[in-house]
This record gives sequence, C-alpha cells and structure tokens, in this order.
Amino acid sequence: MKAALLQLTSSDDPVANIAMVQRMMRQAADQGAGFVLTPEVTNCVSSSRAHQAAVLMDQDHDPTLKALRAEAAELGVWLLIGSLALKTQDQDGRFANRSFLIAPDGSIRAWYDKIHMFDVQVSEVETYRESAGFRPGDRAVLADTGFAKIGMTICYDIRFAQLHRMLAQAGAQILTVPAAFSPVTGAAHWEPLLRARAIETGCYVLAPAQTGLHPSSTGGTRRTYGHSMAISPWGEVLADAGTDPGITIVDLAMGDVAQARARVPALTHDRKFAPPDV
Ligand SMILES: O=C(O)CNC(=O)[C@H](CS)NC(=O)CCC(=O)C(=O)O
Repeated sequence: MKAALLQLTSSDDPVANIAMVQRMMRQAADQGAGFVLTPEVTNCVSSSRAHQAAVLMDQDHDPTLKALRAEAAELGVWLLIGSLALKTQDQDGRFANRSFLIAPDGSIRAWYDKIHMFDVQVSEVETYRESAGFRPGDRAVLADTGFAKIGMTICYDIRFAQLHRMLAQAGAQILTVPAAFSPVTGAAHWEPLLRARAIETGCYVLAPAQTGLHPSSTGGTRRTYGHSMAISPWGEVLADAGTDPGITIVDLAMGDVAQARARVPALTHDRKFAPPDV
C-alpha cells in the first residue's frame, strides 16, 4: 500500500481550501497512492474564534467533508481527513476538532475527536488555549481498513504515550498523527515524539502536517512547523516533507509491524506495579 501525506498551508477560508486539497488528492492517486492523509484542521487554520464562528459549519453541512468524501469515492482511495474544525450542538459554543477516516466508496468509516487540548504557553509571546475554542473528545478510536488497523490521534495527543499504547494493544498497526504543530515545539520535540511512539508500539506512524504562514483574513500571523513525517515500526524516519506544501509518498510494508514487534516484544511486557509512596 502506498500512502500519501499531504502537507498544506490551509487558510482561514474553508471554501478556498477545498480545491487545493482535491487537486493534491488527484496528484497523489496519479502517483499510485491508495491511502491519502491530510493534516489537522484541513478546512480552516485561524486564530480568531469570531472568524471561526462565522465560517465553520456542523458535520452535516460542512462543505469540506462533503467535497473530500466525493473526491475519495471518485478516486477510489482511503482518506484520512486529519481533522476538521466543526460546529457542535454544545451550549458553550465550542467546536469539535474531529478526524475522519473515509472509505473508498466515500462513506465515513470512523471519526475521532481530539482528546488532549493544547493549552500551552510555548514562549513569552506565544500562548495557545485550544480548550477555549474546542471541546475535547473522550474516547479512543480504532478503525479497520482491510489493509491495516488504524489508531486515530491528533497533534498534541502525541505527547500522551498511554493513548498510543492503548491503541496498539487494541490492534492498531498504523497510528495517524495529523498536526498543526507550533514552530517552537516542533523544532524541539516533533521528530523524537513521533519516533518514540513508533518504537514503543511497533506501529507505522503517519503524520501529515500544516506548514508555513497561514493566509488570514483577520490579520492573524499563525505559523506551523511542517515536516510531515512517516516513521517505520522500527522507528526509522522514512520521509520528512520539509517546510514546503506538497505530497510525500511512502510505501507501507505491513509485515514490518509484526517483524518489529517480534524483535522487541515490549508491547506484551506490561506489568502491574504499585504506585510510589507519596
Ligand atoms: O486551533 C486550531 O485551529 C486547531 N488546533 C491546533 O492547531 C492545535 C491547538 S492550537 N495545535 C496543537 O495541538 C499543536 C501541538 C504542539 O505544537 C505541541 O504539542 O507542541
């Protein structure tokens, strides 16, 4: 199976972003990809809650979900929409940060709401409060494609090893980590975190990322780290997309999952132990 990681610089205009993703999906399919993956918040990168409230839709009306489901069906590919920012029924007005796995007939095979919220001050001048705009999810999601079982995560989830371990122990062979990583934390932590999760779980880690300076109609200056990556179950970096938007194709040899786990069966060596005295 060939997987294609789409590296995007999504703007804050959902409708304008759709055409770009469709074009890249067609190019990826032309290059032989049977599984296409897009980054976190494929539909809209914005730092203005007011702007998001004005342009985002709920799942049943979201134009990106509709268009990309149709495109996947047209091309006959599996599609991971890394995430969409969507309106919800919530009283508090918060959005969902929701990842979708789309089957080659265009149907929604699984969806996952990001569990861990990025509420972090990354530098003196850069603070994120994701939980102010987004309502976190509360269930892990494993989905079967026929070519692999997929454990779905999003971005900041990468820092929570227990989620990835749980997914792998439940049968995941590929962990998807769509992201819009901050440049500061990306430079320090992105690659080692991805490699660590692959090594700990013996899973492929596929991490399509947002990159660069995101066009904004509200004067925002949001930047993301890029460096979409594919990591082998043994922990090798198979591809690093650098910082330009584009398509990265990787060959997945699913037998390598069992091989890595046979060499180091740590996933089956958990032990129960008492917590430390406090
Ligand atoms: O706000 C949106 O539009 C969608 N959400 C995101 O982009 C989120 C929250 S700001 N970004 C991350 O999780 C980056 C994590 C990261 O950079 C790290 O773990 O170091």
